[in-house]
Amino acid sequence: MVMKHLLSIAGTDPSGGAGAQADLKTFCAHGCYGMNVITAVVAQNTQGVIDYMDITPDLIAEQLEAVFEDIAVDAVKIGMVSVPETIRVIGEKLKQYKPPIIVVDPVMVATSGHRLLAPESEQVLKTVLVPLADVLTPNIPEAEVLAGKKIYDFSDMEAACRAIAAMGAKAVLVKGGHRVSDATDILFDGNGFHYFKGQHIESMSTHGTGCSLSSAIASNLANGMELETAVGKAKAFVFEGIKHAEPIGKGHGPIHHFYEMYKKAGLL
Ligand SMILES: Nc1ncnc2c1ncn2[C@@H]1O[C@H](COP(=O)(O)OP(=O)(O)O)[C@@H](O)[C@H]1O
Ligand SMILES: Cc1ncc(COP(=O)(O)OP(=O)(O)O)c(N)n1
Repeated sequence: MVMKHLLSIAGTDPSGGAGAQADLKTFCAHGCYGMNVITAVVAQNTQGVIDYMDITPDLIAEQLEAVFEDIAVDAVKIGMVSVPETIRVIGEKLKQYKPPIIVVDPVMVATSGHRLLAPESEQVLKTVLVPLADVLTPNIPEAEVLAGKKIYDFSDMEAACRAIAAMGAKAVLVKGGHRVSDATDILFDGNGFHYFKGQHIESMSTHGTGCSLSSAIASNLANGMELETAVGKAKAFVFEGIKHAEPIGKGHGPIHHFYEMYKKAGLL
């Protein structure tokens, strides 16, 4: 099988659990060739975000050109985009190069509470990136911001899916990782809803779950899966990754991105 070429456009995590590092690990775990365009260099670890510096729009454009002019990109995953200029340059370049699959994780605030998206970027994200998304994967607080409405139950999650799809996203997955009762995610594919029933795991190994889920969806779609299967398998990948993670760091550690792969190889 020919390896699919996956590009992550995201910020960094030097502790390896979230952002560009989680994306690359996830692509590799799905048998894909992974690439990174960096939007921001973030000083963070399992305990939180300390600081970050945005990469200039010109350098982001040059990174994108370097990849797209050289390598056929089968799917793009977008994560932390930080400031309006970053969003605009990504939007321009994606319209120019037209990758066949775009998954957008509208990262706003890290679990530790640090903002990774400037407040003035919310509107730009809605108008520039949401319409380019084949799949948009907000968590509940992000879906509340995008849809402009509080979410308390499944019917609110469905309403948020519809409201965000009306902004131009082809499919919307509202993630329920913040629901301690069940961690159920809801997908709207433009026609109907699919429920991905979950089971909440009481665990400290949940850093980068959203990054890993969206990268797994992008990988599965690039590998030829239908949307519903791609999401279901991505959710199972994250679930197993949380369940089998080794404690790393003093705070919320990463999931085990290579559990299935190591198991198959007899390394566990
Ligand atoms: N403690 C958990 N137990 C089981 N599944 C979880 C847990 N935390 C997150 N998930 C799953 O991980 C994925 C990412 O969700 P979420 O944590 O809501 O996103 P984010 O990291 O963007 O906040 C979803 O499929 C969600 O259901
Ligand atoms: C660089 C960078 N991008 C995104 C995140 C947020 O990761 P996410 O998977 O949404 O969840 P938490 O790690 O916040 O639990 C990040 N921390 N850094």
